Amino acid sequence: MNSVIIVAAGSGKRMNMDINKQFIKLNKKEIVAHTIDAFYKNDNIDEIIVCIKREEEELFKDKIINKYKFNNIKIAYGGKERQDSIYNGLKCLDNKCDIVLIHDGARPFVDDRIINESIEVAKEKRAVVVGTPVKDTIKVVLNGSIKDTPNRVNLWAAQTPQVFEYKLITKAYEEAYENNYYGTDDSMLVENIGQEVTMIMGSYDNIKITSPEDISIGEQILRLRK
Ligand SMILES: Nc1ccn([C@@H]2O[C@H](COP(=O)(O)OP(=O)(O)OP(=O)(O)O)[C@@H](O)[C@H]2O)c(=O)n1
Ligand SMILES: C[C@](O)(CO)[C@H](O)COP(=O)(O)O
Repeated sequence: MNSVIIVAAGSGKRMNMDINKQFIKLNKKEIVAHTIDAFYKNDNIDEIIVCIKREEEELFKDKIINKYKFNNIKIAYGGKERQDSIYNGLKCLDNKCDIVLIHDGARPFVDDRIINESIEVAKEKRAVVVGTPVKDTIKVVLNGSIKDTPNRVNLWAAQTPQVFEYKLITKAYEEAYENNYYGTDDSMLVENIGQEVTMIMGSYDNIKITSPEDISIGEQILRLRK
């Protein structure tokens, strides 16, 4: 059983708008609806859990689930941090779940190739991150001065979905909370318990809608897909 946890319970501070960025429309459809649709239409996804803000439950049911007829979707409530939202989602998974995909609701351009390949590799390797080789030279900066320039050949930008064997990700989360360990992605928690994680190619289209300039980039991605 392949289950996806879509996290959409953030505050969207960097978007600096008075609505949750998940409900911003790209090409007349809400960002989170684009994201859910990608998994809802994928034949390899058996269970969908969406983590939302408790106070947005009615809005989400009305404007997303009922409007787009996303039947059989489960709802979990978000937490203070992204990791807390995912932990709440993990607790809602069907006990027959084998593979867990964890995906940002703010990444609406995920496609079938990424979903299918990440599931296939996770079944063999137990842990997979989707990403892209960085194009810029990356600098490590402390107090305004450059301390290091890692070799670009080895640098990838992590995206989502991040995909794991169910037992592995639940163990990683349990150990993270036992040690009050917080990561900016799920792979960090799995790396932290010594498990090798495989990186596979995502897409430069698979952007996270984070700040205002990403809206026009997202609309252009949709235009080019038509
Ligand atoms: N407590 C949180 C924080 C984030 N997220 C989700 O995690 C994804 C990636 O997080 P990010 O892009 O940082 O979203 P926000 O946290 O909402 O943005 P910001 O950091 O600008 O407030 C988003 O789909 C967001 O909704 C979540 O479900 N619960
Ligand atoms: C998980 C992630 O999308 C990988 O790049 C990223 O770390 C999320 O960061 P955010 O600050 O919670 O958006």
